[in-house]
Amino acid sequence: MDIGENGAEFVVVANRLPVDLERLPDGTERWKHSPGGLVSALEPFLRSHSGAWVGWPGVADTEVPPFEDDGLLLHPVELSAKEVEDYYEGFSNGTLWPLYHDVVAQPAFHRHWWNTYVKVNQRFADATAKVAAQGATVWVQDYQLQLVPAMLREQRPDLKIGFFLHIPFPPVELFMQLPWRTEIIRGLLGADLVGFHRPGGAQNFLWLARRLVGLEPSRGTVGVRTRPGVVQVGDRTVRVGAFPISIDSAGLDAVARRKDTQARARQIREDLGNPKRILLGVDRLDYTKGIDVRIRALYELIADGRVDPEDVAMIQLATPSRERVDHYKTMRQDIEQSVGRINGEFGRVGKPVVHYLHQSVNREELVAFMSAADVMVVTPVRDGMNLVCKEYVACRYDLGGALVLSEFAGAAAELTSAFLVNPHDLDGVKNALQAALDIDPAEGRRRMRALRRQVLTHDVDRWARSFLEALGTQTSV
Ligand SMILES: O=P(O)(O)OC[C@H]1O[C@H](O[C@H]2O[C@H](CO)[C@@H](O)[C@H](O)[C@H]2O)[C@H](O)[C@@H](O)[C@@H]1O
Ligand SMILES: O=c1ccn([C@@H]2O[C@H](COP(=O)(O)OP(=O)(O)O)[C@@H](O)[C@H]2O)c(=O)[nH]1
Repeated sequence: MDIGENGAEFVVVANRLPVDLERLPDGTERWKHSPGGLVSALEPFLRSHSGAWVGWPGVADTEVPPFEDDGLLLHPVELSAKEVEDYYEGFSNGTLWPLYHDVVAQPAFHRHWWNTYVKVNQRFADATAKVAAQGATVWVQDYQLQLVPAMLREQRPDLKIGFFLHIPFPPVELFMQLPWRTEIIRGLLGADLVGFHRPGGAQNFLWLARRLVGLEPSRGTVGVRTRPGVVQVGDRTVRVGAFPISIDSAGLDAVARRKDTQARARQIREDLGNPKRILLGVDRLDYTKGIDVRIRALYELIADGRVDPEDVAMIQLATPSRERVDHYKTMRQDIEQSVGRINGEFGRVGKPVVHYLHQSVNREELVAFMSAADVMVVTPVRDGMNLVCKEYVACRYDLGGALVLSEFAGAAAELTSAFLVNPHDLDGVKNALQAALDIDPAEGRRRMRALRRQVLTHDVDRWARSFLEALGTQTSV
Protein backbone atom coordinates (compact mmCIF):
# COMPACT_ATOMS: atom_id res chain seq x y z
CA MET A 1 0.00 0.00 0.00
CA ASP A 2 1.36 3.33 -0.96
CA ILE A 3 0.63 7.03 -1.33
CA GLY A 4 1.03 7.08 -5.12
CA GLU A 5 1.71 10.23 -7.14
CA ASN A 6 -1.81 10.13 -8.50
CA GLY A 7 -3.50 9.63 -5.16
CA ALA A 8 -3.43 7.19 -2.29
CA GLU A 9 -3.77 3.45 -2.87
CA PHE A 10 -5.34 2.96 0.56
CA VAL A 11 -7.65 5.49 2.18
CA VAL A 12 -9.41 5.39 5.55
CA VAL A 13 -12.43 7.67 5.88
CA ALA A 14 -13.66 8.35 9.41
CA ASN A 15 -15.54 11.13 11.13
CA ARG A 16 -12.43 12.02 13.10
CA LEU A 17 -8.80 12.25 12.08
CA PRO A 18 -6.51 10.26 14.42
CA VAL A 19 -5.45 13.62 15.87
CA ASP A 20 -7.69 16.41 17.16
CA LEU A 21 -6.87 20.08 16.90
CA GLU A 22 -7.08 21.70 20.31
CA ARG A 23 -7.36 25.45 20.89
CA LEU A 24 -5.75 26.49 24.16
CA PRO A 25 -7.01 29.44 26.21
CA ASP A 26 -3.96 31.53 25.18
CA GLY A 27 -5.03 31.19 21.54
CA THR A 28 -2.34 28.69 20.56
CA GLU A 29 -3.22 25.38 18.92
CA ARG A 30 -1.87 21.86 19.28
CA TRP A 31 -2.72 18.40 17.95
CA LYS A 32 -3.65 15.70 20.41
CA HIS A 33 -4.67 12.06 20.12
CA SER A 34 -8.39 11.69 19.27
CA PRO A 35 -10.63 9.96 21.82
CA GLY A 36 -12.26 6.56 21.47
CA GLY A 37 -11.62 3.04 20.31
CA LEU A 38 -11.96 3.59 16.57
CA VAL A 39 -8.80 5.68 16.49
CA SER A 40 -6.99 3.47 19.05
CA ALA A 41 -7.61 0.46 16.82
CA LEU A 42 -7.06 1.85 13.33
CA GLU A 43 -4.14 4.16 13.95
CA PRO A 44 -1.45 1.53 14.64
CA PHE A 45 -2.55 -0.48 11.61
CA LEU A 46 -2.62 2.45 9.24
CA ARG A 47 0.68 3.88 10.43
CA SER A 48 2.38 0.61 9.57
CA HIS A 49 0.72 0.49 6.13
CA SER A 50 1.25 4.01 4.79
CA GLY A 51 -1.93 5.46 3.40
CA ALA A 52 -4.24 8.42 3.71
CA TRP A 53 -6.90 9.31 6.28
CA VAL A 54 -9.82 11.59 5.50
CA GLY A 55 -11.57 13.05 8.57
CA TRP A 56 -12.69 16.03 10.60
CA PRO A 57 -9.97 17.74 12.70
CA GLY A 58 -12.29 18.03 15.71
CA VAL A 59 -12.89 21.82 15.75
CA ALA A 60 -15.49 23.75 13.79
CA ASP A 61 -14.96 26.42 11.15
CA THR A 62 -11.28 25.69 10.68
CA GLU A 63 -9.70 25.08 7.33
CA VAL A 64 -6.63 22.90 7.69
CA PRO A 65 -4.66 21.99 4.55
CA PRO A 66 -3.66 18.31 4.07
CA PHE A 67 -0.55 17.41 6.04
CA GLU A 68 1.70 14.47 6.73
CA ASP A 69 1.94 13.04 10.22
CA ASP A 70 4.54 10.36 10.77
CA GLY A 71 4.12 8.80 7.32
CA LEU A 72 0.35 9.14 7.27
CA LEU A 73 -1.29 11.63 4.92
CA LEU A 74 -4.12 13.42 6.71
CA HIS A 75 -6.87 15.13 4.72
CA PRO A 76 -9.01 17.35 6.97
CA VAL A 77 -12.69 17.84 6.11
CA GLU A 78 -14.05 21.18 7.33
CA LEU A 79 -17.32 21.39 9.26
CA SER A 80 -19.08 24.58 10.29
CA ALA A 81 -20.31 25.02 13.87
CA LYS A 82 -23.88 24.47 12.67
CA GLU A 83 -22.86 21.27 10.88
CA VAL A 84 -21.14 19.97 13.99
CA GLU A 85 -24.37 20.66 15.85
CA ASP A 86 -26.68 18.98 13.34
CA TYR A 87 -24.56 16.23 11.79
CA TYR A 88 -22.23 15.20 14.67
CA GLU A 89 -24.05 16.11 17.90
CA GLY A 90 -27.47 15.85 16.27
CA PHE A 91 -28.03 13.04 13.79
CA SER A 92 -24.93 10.98 14.67
CA ASN A 93 -25.07 11.23 18.45
CA GLY A 94 -28.65 12.28 19.17
CA THR A 95 -30.35 9.95 16.67
CA LEU A 96 -28.16 7.07 15.51
CA TRP A 97 -26.09 6.49 18.67
CA PRO A 98 -29.08 5.88 21.01
CA LEU A 99 -31.06 4.06 18.30
CA TYR A 100 -28.21 1.65 17.58
CA HIS A 101 -27.51 1.13 21.30
CA ASP A 102 -30.89 -0.50 21.90
CA VAL A 103 -32.66 2.81 22.57
CA VAL A 104 -31.19 2.95 26.09
CA ALA A 105 -31.85 6.68 25.67
CA GLN A 106 -34.59 8.12 23.48
CA PRO A 107 -33.38 8.96 19.94
CA ALA A 108 -34.57 12.27 18.46
CA PHE A 109 -35.71 12.37 14.84
CA HIS A 110 -35.26 15.79 13.23
CA ARG A 111 -35.40 16.41 9.51
CA HIS A 112 -32.89 19.25 9.60
CA TRP A 113 -30.39 16.94 11.35
CA TRP A 114 -30.90 14.36 8.63
CA ASN A 115 -30.49 16.94 5.85
CA THR A 116 -27.15 18.02 7.30
CA TYR A 117 -26.08 14.37 7.69
CA VAL A 118 -26.68 13.91 3.95
CA LYS A 119 -24.79 17.09 3.08
CA VAL A 120 -21.79 16.26 5.26
CA ASN A 121 -21.64 12.64 4.03
CA GLN A 122 -21.53 14.04 0.49
CA ARG A 123 -18.62 16.29 1.48
CA PHE A 124 -16.67 13.32 2.89
CA ALA A 125 -17.41 11.34 -0.30
CA ASP A 126 -16.26 14.24 -2.51
CA ALA A 127 -13.05 14.68 -0.51
CA THR A 128 -12.32 10.94 -0.70
CA ALA A 129 -12.99 10.82 -4.44
CA LYS A 130 -10.23 13.41 -4.89
CA VAL A 131 -7.70 11.63 -2.66
CA ALA A 132 -8.02 8.01 -3.83
CA ALA A 133 -5.88 6.69 -6.69
CA GLN A 134 -7.44 4.79 -9.59
CA GLY A 135 -8.57 1.36 -8.33
CA ALA A 136 -7.63 2.23 -4.71
CA THR A 137 -9.10 0.61 -1.62
CA VAL A 138 -11.24 2.93 0.49
CA TRP A 139 -12.26 1.85 3.97
CA VAL A 140 -15.17 3.89 5.35
CA GLN A 141 -15.69 3.82 9.12
CA ASP A 142 -18.74 3.95 11.31
CA TYR A 143 -22.25 5.27 11.78
CA GLN A 144 -21.44 8.91 11.06
CA LEU A 145 -20.68 8.04 7.41
CA GLN A 146 -23.19 5.39 6.34
CA LEU A 147 -24.15 7.21 3.13
CA VAL A 148 -20.55 7.60 1.94
CA PRO A 149 -20.20 4.14 0.30
CA ALA A 150 -23.02 4.76 -2.21
CA MET A 151 -22.09 8.42 -2.74
CA LEU A 152 -18.50 7.48 -3.42
CA ARG A 153 -19.38 4.62 -5.75
CA GLU A 154 -21.47 6.98 -7.84
CA GLN A 155 -18.43 9.15 -8.53
CA ARG A 156 -15.75 6.48 -8.47
CA PRO A 157 -16.97 3.05 -9.61
CA ASP A 158 -13.32 2.01 -10.00
CA LEU A 159 -12.74 1.92 -6.21
CA LYS A 160 -12.87 -1.05 -3.91
CA ILE A 161 -15.03 0.16 -1.02
CA GLY A 162 -15.26 -1.41 2.44
CA PHE A 163 -17.44 -0.20 5.31
CA PHE A 164 -17.09 -1.13 8.97
CA LEU A 165 -19.60 -0.30 11.72
CA HIS A 166 -17.94 0.14 15.14
CA ILE A 167 -21.16 0.25 17.15
CA PRO A 168 -23.86 -2.43 17.40
CA PHE A 169 -26.24 -2.77 14.48
CA PRO A 170 -29.63 -2.83 16.19
CA PRO A 171 -32.43 -5.37 16.13
CA VAL A 172 -34.59 -4.80 13.05
CA GLU A 173 -37.63 -3.73 15.10
CA LEU A 174 -35.63 -0.80 16.47
CA PHE A 175 -33.97 0.10 13.17
CA MET A 176 -37.39 0.28 11.55
CA GLN A 177 -38.19 3.35 13.70
CA LEU A 178 -35.76 5.42 11.64
CA PRO A 179 -37.62 7.62 9.13
CA TRP A 180 -34.59 7.40 6.78
CA ARG A 181 -34.06 3.65 7.18
CA THR A 182 -34.11 2.81 3.47
CA GLU A 183 -31.64 5.57 2.59
CA ILE A 184 -29.20 4.23 5.20
CA ILE A 185 -29.40 0.66 3.92
CA ARG A 186 -28.95 1.86 0.34
CA GLY A 187 -25.99 3.96 1.41
CA LEU A 188 -24.25 0.97 2.99
CA LEU A 189 -25.00 -1.23 -0.02
CA GLY A 190 -22.68 1.02 -2.03
CA ALA A 191 -19.78 -0.88 -0.39
CA ASP A 192 -18.29 -4.16 -1.65
CA LEU A 193 -17.99 -5.42 1.92
CA VAL A 194 -20.05 -4.30 4.92
CA GLY A 195 -18.53 -5.40 8.24
CA PHE A 196 -19.93 -5.61 11.77
CA HIS A 197 -18.39 -6.73 15.08
CA ARG A 198 -20.85 -9.58 15.55
CA PRO A 199 -22.69 -11.98 13.23
CA GLY A 200 -26.02 -10.76 14.67
CA GLY A 201 -25.44 -7.28 13.22
CA ALA A 202 -24.68 -8.78 9.79
CA GLN A 203 -27.84 -10.91 9.92
CA ASN A 204 -29.94 -7.86 10.85
CA PHE A 205 -28.52 -5.93 7.93
CA LEU A 206 -29.22 -8.77 5.48
CA TRP A 207 -32.82 -8.97 6.66
CA LEU A 208 -33.25 -5.20 6.12
CA ALA A 209 -31.74 -5.38 2.62
CA ARG A 210 -34.53 -7.80 1.76
CA ARG A 211 -37.31 -5.97 3.57
CA LEU A 212 -36.45 -2.37 2.65
CA VAL A 213 -34.68 -2.66 -0.70
CA GLY A 214 -36.33 -5.82 -2.05
CA LEU A 215 -33.04 -7.67 -2.59
CA GLU A 216 -32.50 -11.42 -2.24
CA PRO A 217 -29.66 -11.91 0.28
CA SER A 218 -28.15 -15.31 1.03
CA ARG A 219 -29.91 -17.14 3.86
CA GLY A 220 -27.03 -19.00 5.53
CA THR A 221 -25.75 -18.10 9.01
CA VAL A 222 -22.90 -15.60 8.98
CA GLY A 223 -19.82 -16.76 10.89
CA VAL A 224 -17.06 -14.82 12.67
CA ARG A 225 -14.53 -13.94 9.92
CA THR A 226 -16.07 -16.75 7.85
CA ARG A 227 -19.17 -17.42 5.76
CA PRO A 228 -20.08 -13.80 4.88
CA GLY A 229 -23.59 -13.18 3.65
CA VAL A 230 -23.96 -12.18 0.02
CA VAL A 231 -26.36 -9.74 -1.68
CA GLN A 232 -26.54 -9.10 -5.39
CA VAL A 233 -27.09 -5.37 -6.10
CA GLY A 234 -27.48 -5.01 -9.86
CA ASP A 235 -24.27 -6.37 -11.37
CA ARG A 236 -22.34 -6.03 -8.08
CA THR A 237 -21.95 -8.55 -5.30
CA VAL A 238 -21.96 -7.08 -1.79
CA ARG A 239 -20.55 -9.21 1.03
CA VAL A 240 -21.70 -8.81 4.62
CA GLY A 241 -19.60 -10.22 7.44
CA ALA A 242 -18.55 -10.19 11.11
CA PHE A 243 -15.06 -9.00 12.06
CA PRO A 244 -14.59 -8.39 15.81
CA ILE A 245 -12.13 -5.53 16.27
CA SER A 246 -9.21 -5.73 18.67
CA ILE A 247 -6.14 -3.93 20.00
CA ASP A 248 -2.37 -3.77 19.56
CA SER A 249 -2.02 -6.57 22.10
CA ALA A 250 1.75 -7.11 21.81
CA GLY A 251 2.40 -3.36 22.00
CA LEU A 252 0.46 -3.03 25.26
CA ASP A 253 2.01 -6.16 26.71
CA ALA A 254 5.44 -4.63 26.02
CA VAL A 255 4.54 -1.30 27.67
CA ALA A 256 3.15 -3.17 30.71
CA ARG A 257 6.39 -5.12 31.13
CA ARG A 258 8.54 -1.96 31.25
CA LYS A 259 10.18 -1.19 34.59
CA ASP A 260 8.97 2.43 34.54
CA THR A 261 5.37 1.25 34.00
CA GLN A 262 5.55 -1.15 36.92
CA ALA A 263 7.15 1.54 39.11
CA ARG A 264 4.31 3.92 38.18
CA ALA A 265 1.75 1.20 39.02
CA ARG A 266 3.32 0.78 42.47
CA GLN A 267 3.25 4.54 42.94
CA ILE A 268 -0.46 4.63 42.07
CA ARG A 269 -1.17 1.95 44.67
CA GLU A 270 0.79 3.90 47.24
CA ASP A 271 -0.99 7.16 46.33
CA LEU A 272 -4.28 5.35 46.99
CA GLY A 273 -3.09 4.40 50.48
CA ASN A 274 -2.12 0.79 49.66
CA PRO A 275 -5.65 -0.60 49.74
CA LYS A 276 -6.12 -4.38 49.67
CA ARG A 277 -7.94 -4.11 46.36
CA ILE A 278 -8.02 -1.52 43.60
CA LEU A 279 -11.00 -1.42 41.25
CA LEU A 280 -10.75 0.40 37.93
CA GLY A 281 -13.24 1.76 35.38
CA VAL A 282 -12.09 3.45 32.15
CA ASP A 283 -14.69 4.86 29.79
CA ARG A 284 -15.74 7.84 27.78
CA LEU A 285 -18.38 9.52 29.92
CA ASP A 286 -21.23 7.94 27.96
CA TYR A 287 -24.64 6.73 29.14
CA THR A 288 -24.09 3.41 27.35
CA LYS A 289 -21.06 2.54 29.49
CA GLY A 290 -22.90 1.71 32.72
CA ILE A 291 -20.60 3.75 34.96
CA ASP A 292 -23.58 4.35 37.25
CA VAL A 293 -24.21 0.58 37.51
CA ARG A 294 -20.79 -0.21 38.95
CA ILE A 295 -20.82 2.70 41.40
CA ARG A 296 -24.25 1.65 42.63
CA ALA A 297 -23.09 -1.97 42.99
CA LEU A 298 -20.06 -0.92 45.03
CA TYR A 299 -22.19 1.41 47.14
CA GLU A 300 -24.61 -1.41 47.99
CA LEU A 301 -21.82 -3.91 48.72
CA ILE A 302 -20.39 -1.47 51.26
CA ALA A 303 -23.84 -0.58 52.66
CA ASP A 304 -24.64 -4.32 53.02
CA GLY A 305 -21.39 -4.82 54.95
CA ARG A 306 -20.07 -7.20 52.31
CA VAL A 307 -17.12 -4.96 51.39
CA ASP A 308 -15.12 -2.90 53.89
CA PRO A 309 -14.49 0.60 52.49
CA GLU A 310 -11.07 0.56 54.22
CA ASP A 311 -10.05 -2.33 51.97
CA VAL A 312 -10.93 -0.90 48.57
CA ALA A 313 -10.26 2.09 46.34
CA MET A 314 -11.84 2.57 42.97
CA ILE A 315 -10.44 4.72 40.18
CA GLN A 316 -13.06 5.80 37.65
CA LEU A 317 -11.55 7.51 34.65
CA ALA A 318 -14.37 9.14 32.69
CA THR A 319 -13.04 10.82 29.58
CA PRO A 320 -15.05 13.90 28.52
CA SER A 321 -17.24 13.10 25.53
CA ARG A 322 -19.94 14.82 23.42
CA GLU A 323 -20.44 17.34 26.18
CA ARG A 324 -23.04 19.46 24.40
CA VAL A 325 -25.45 16.57 23.79
CA ASP A 326 -28.31 16.58 26.33
CA HIS A 327 -28.19 12.91 27.38
CA TYR A 328 -24.49 13.32 28.15
CA LYS A 329 -25.06 16.38 30.32
CA THR A 330 -27.69 14.55 32.38
CA MET A 331 -25.50 11.46 32.69
CA ARG A 332 -22.57 13.48 33.97
CA GLN A 333 -24.69 15.05 36.69
CA ASP A 334 -26.05 11.66 37.77
CA ILE A 335 -22.63 10.03 37.92
CA GLU A 336 -21.01 12.89 39.78
CA GLN A 337 -23.86 12.81 42.27
CA SER A 338 -23.38 9.09 42.87
CA VAL A 339 -19.63 9.57 43.34
CA GLY A 340 -20.40 12.32 45.86
CA ARG A 341 -22.82 10.02 47.67
CA ILE A 342 -20.51 7.02 48.02
CA ASN A 343 -17.58 9.20 49.10
CA GLY A 344 -19.77 11.28 51.39
CA GLU A 345 -21.13 8.24 53.20
CA PHE A 346 -18.19 5.84 53.22
CA GLY A 347 -15.03 7.88 52.68
CA ARG A 348 -12.91 9.67 55.22
CA VAL A 349 -10.47 12.54 54.98
CA GLY A 350 -7.64 11.46 52.67
CA LYS A 351 -9.44 8.25 51.70
CA PRO A 352 -12.36 8.56 49.31
CA VAL A 353 -13.82 5.29 48.02
CA VAL A 354 -14.03 6.44 44.41
CA HIS A 355 -11.30 8.52 42.78
CA TYR A 356 -13.16 10.11 39.92
CA LEU A 357 -11.21 11.71 37.06
CA HIS A 358 -13.10 13.60 34.39
CA GLN A 359 -10.12 13.79 32.05
CA SER A 360 -8.18 11.67 29.61
CA VAL A 361 -4.78 10.14 30.20
CA ASN A 362 -2.08 8.93 27.82
CA ARG A 363 -1.39 5.31 26.94
CA GLU A 364 1.53 4.83 29.38
CA GLU A 365 -0.49 6.15 32.32
CA LEU A 366 -3.46 4.01 31.33
CA VAL A 367 -1.27 0.89 31.23
CA ALA A 368 0.03 1.77 34.70
CA PHE A 369 -3.57 2.09 35.99
CA MET A 370 -4.41 -1.27 34.46
CA SER A 371 -1.30 -2.89 35.90
CA ALA A 372 -2.21 -1.59 39.35
CA ALA A 373 -5.88 -2.63 39.23
CA ASP A 374 -6.96 -5.88 40.91
CA VAL A 375 -10.42 -5.72 39.35
CA MET A 376 -11.29 -4.07 36.04
CA VAL A 377 -15.01 -3.25 35.88
CA VAL A 378 -16.59 -2.92 32.43
CA THR A 379 -20.38 -2.76 32.67
CA PRO A 380 -21.89 -1.17 29.54
CA VAL A 381 -25.60 -1.62 28.92
CA ARG A 382 -24.61 -1.91 25.26
CA ASP A 383 -21.22 -1.53 23.56
CA GLY A 384 -20.15 -2.37 19.99
CA MET A 385 -16.94 -4.03 21.18
CA ASN A 386 -15.22 -2.25 24.10
CA LEU A 387 -11.47 -2.19 23.73
CA VAL A 388 -10.71 -1.23 27.30
CA CYS A 389 -11.39 -4.75 28.59
CA LYS A 390 -9.07 -6.25 25.96
CA GLU A 391 -6.40 -3.70 26.90
CA TYR A 392 -6.62 -4.74 30.54
CA VAL A 393 -6.05 -8.36 29.59
CA ALA A 394 -3.09 -7.44 27.35
CA CYS A 395 -1.49 -5.55 30.27
CA ARG A 396 -1.71 -8.48 32.71
CA TYR A 397 1.37 -10.46 31.62
CA ASP A 398 1.70 -11.35 35.33
CA LEU A 399 -1.66 -13.20 35.12
CA GLY A 400 -2.86 -10.99 37.97
CA GLY A 401 -6.16 -9.14 38.10
CA ALA A 402 -9.75 -10.07 37.37
CA LEU A 403 -12.16 -8.76 34.75
CA VAL A 404 -15.85 -8.09 35.38
CA LEU A 405 -17.47 -7.68 31.96
CA SER A 406 -20.98 -6.96 30.73
CA GLU A 407 -22.63 -9.55 28.51
CA PHE A 408 -23.80 -6.60 26.42
CA ALA A 409 -20.33 -5.62 25.23
CA GLY A 410 -19.30 -7.15 21.89
CA ALA A 411 -16.12 -8.34 23.63
CA ALA A 412 -18.10 -10.70 25.89
CA ALA A 413 -18.44 -13.24 23.08
CA GLU A 414 -14.64 -13.61 23.03
CA LEU A 415 -13.73 -13.01 26.69
CA THR A 416 -15.75 -15.83 28.13
CA SER A 417 -13.38 -16.40 31.07
CA ALA A 418 -14.24 -12.99 32.52
CA PHE A 419 -16.86 -12.62 35.27
CA LEU A 420 -19.73 -11.99 32.85
CA VAL A 421 -22.61 -9.91 34.19
CA ASN A 422 -25.98 -8.59 33.11
CA PRO A 423 -25.72 -4.87 33.97
CA HIS A 424 -29.49 -4.69 34.47
CA ASP A 425 -29.24 -7.24 37.27
CA LEU A 426 -27.72 -5.28 40.14
CA ASP A 427 -27.52 -8.28 42.50
CA GLY A 428 -25.70 -10.22 39.78
CA VAL A 429 -23.22 -7.35 39.33
CA LYS A 430 -22.67 -7.17 43.11
CA ASN A 431 -22.03 -10.90 43.33
CA ALA A 432 -19.59 -10.81 40.43
CA LEU A 433 -17.75 -7.81 41.90
CA GLN A 434 -17.42 -9.56 45.23
CA ALA A 435 -16.25 -12.79 43.60
CA ALA A 436 -13.65 -10.84 41.60
CA LEU A 437 -12.46 -9.00 44.72
CA ASP A 438 -12.13 -12.27 46.65
CA ILE A 439 -10.82 -14.47 43.85
CA ASP A 440 -8.45 -17.28 44.73
CA PRO A 441 -5.11 -16.41 43.06
CA ALA A 442 -4.84 -19.77 41.24
CA GLU A 443 -8.35 -19.37 39.83
CA GLY A 444 -7.53 -15.80 38.83
CA ARG A 445 -4.42 -16.95 36.95
CA ARG A 446 -6.40 -19.67 35.19
CA ARG A 447 -8.98 -17.17 33.99
CA MET A 448 -6.42 -14.55 32.97
CA ARG A 449 -4.37 -17.12 31.04
CA ALA A 450 -7.44 -18.06 29.02
CA LEU A 451 -8.30 -14.40 28.40
CA ARG A 452 -4.76 -13.63 27.27
CA ARG A 453 -4.72 -16.55 24.88
CA GLN A 454 -7.68 -14.97 23.11
CA VAL A 455 -6.49 -11.35 23.14
CA LEU A 456 -2.89 -12.01 22.15
CA THR A 457 -3.82 -14.21 19.21
CA HIS A 458 -6.63 -11.94 17.97
CA ASP A 459 -5.09 -8.50 17.69
CA VAL A 460 -6.00 -5.45 15.63
CA ASP A 461 -3.69 -6.48 12.84
CA ARG A 462 -5.60 -9.73 12.46
CA TRP A 463 -8.88 -7.79 12.46
CA ALA A 464 -7.75 -5.42 9.73
CA ARG A 465 -6.20 -8.19 7.63
CA SER A 466 -9.27 -10.39 7.85
CA PHE A 467 -11.50 -7.50 6.76
CA LEU A 468 -9.22 -6.36 3.95
CA GLU A 469 -8.65 -9.89 2.70
CA ALA A 470 -12.41 -10.44 2.56
CA LEU A 471 -12.54 -7.19 0.57
CA GLY A 472 -9.92 -8.62 -1.78
CA THR A 473 -7.17 -6.15 -0.88
CA GLN A 474 -3.52 -7.10 -0.68
CA THR A 475 -2.44 -6.32 2.90
CA SER A 476 1.34 -6.69 2.70
CA VAL A 477 3.24 -3.44 3.31
O1 LIG B 1 -15.52 10.47 18.15
P1 LIG B 1 -16.29 10.55 19.45
O2 LIG B 1 -17.69 11.02 19.23
O3 LIG B 1 -15.54 11.36 20.47
O4 LIG B 1 -16.41 9.09 20.06
C1 LIG B 1 -15.31 8.19 20.16
C2 LIG B 1 -15.57 6.92 19.38
O5 LIG B 1 -16.61 6.20 20.05
C3 LIG B 1 -17.15 5.05 19.41
O6 LIG B 1 -16.29 3.92 19.52
C4 LIG B 1 -16.68 2.61 19.11
O7 LIG B 1 -15.60 1.99 18.48
C5 LIG B 1 -14.79 1.09 19.26
C6 LIG B 1 -13.79 0.43 18.31
O8 LIG B 1 -14.45 -0.36 17.34
C7 LIG B 1 -15.65 0.04 19.95
O9 LIG B 1 -14.81 -0.78 20.76
C8 LIG B 1 -16.68 0.74 20.83
O10 LIG B 1 -17.54 -0.25 21.39
C9 LIG B 1 -17.49 1.75 20.03
O11 LIG B 1 -18.29 2.50 20.92
C10 LIG B 1 -17.52 5.38 17.98
O12 LIG B 1 -18.02 4.25 17.32
C11 LIG B 1 -16.40 6.04 17.21
O13 LIG B 1 -16.85 6.43 15.90
C12 LIG B 1 -15.96 7.26 17.95
O14 LIG B 1 -14.83 7.85 17.29
O1 LIG C 1 -8.11 8.54 29.15
C1 LIG C 1 -8.26 7.69 28.28
C2 LIG C 1 -9.38 6.83 28.25
C3 LIG C 1 -9.50 5.91 27.23
N1 LIG C 1 -8.56 5.83 26.27
C4 LIG C 1 -8.69 4.85 25.17
O2 LIG C 1 -9.94 5.03 24.50
C5 LIG C 1 -10.34 3.80 23.93
C6 LIG C 1 -11.80 3.50 24.25
O3 LIG C 1 -12.25 2.51 23.39
P1 LIG C 1 -13.51 1.59 23.69
O4 LIG C 1 -13.64 0.69 22.54
O5 LIG C 1 -13.36 0.92 25.00
O6 LIG C 1 -14.76 2.59 23.78
P2 LIG C 1 -15.24 3.85 22.91
O7 LIG C 1 -14.79 5.06 23.66
O8 LIG C 1 -14.60 3.75 21.57
O9 LIG C 1 -16.72 3.72 22.88
C7 LIG C 1 -9.41 2.72 24.45
O10 LIG C 1 -8.46 2.39 23.46
C8 LIG C 1 -8.74 3.42 25.64
O11 LIG C 1 -7.43 2.97 25.92
C9 LIG C 1 -7.46 6.67 26.30
O12 LIG C 1 -6.59 6.58 25.42
N2 LIG C 1 -7.33 7.57 27.31
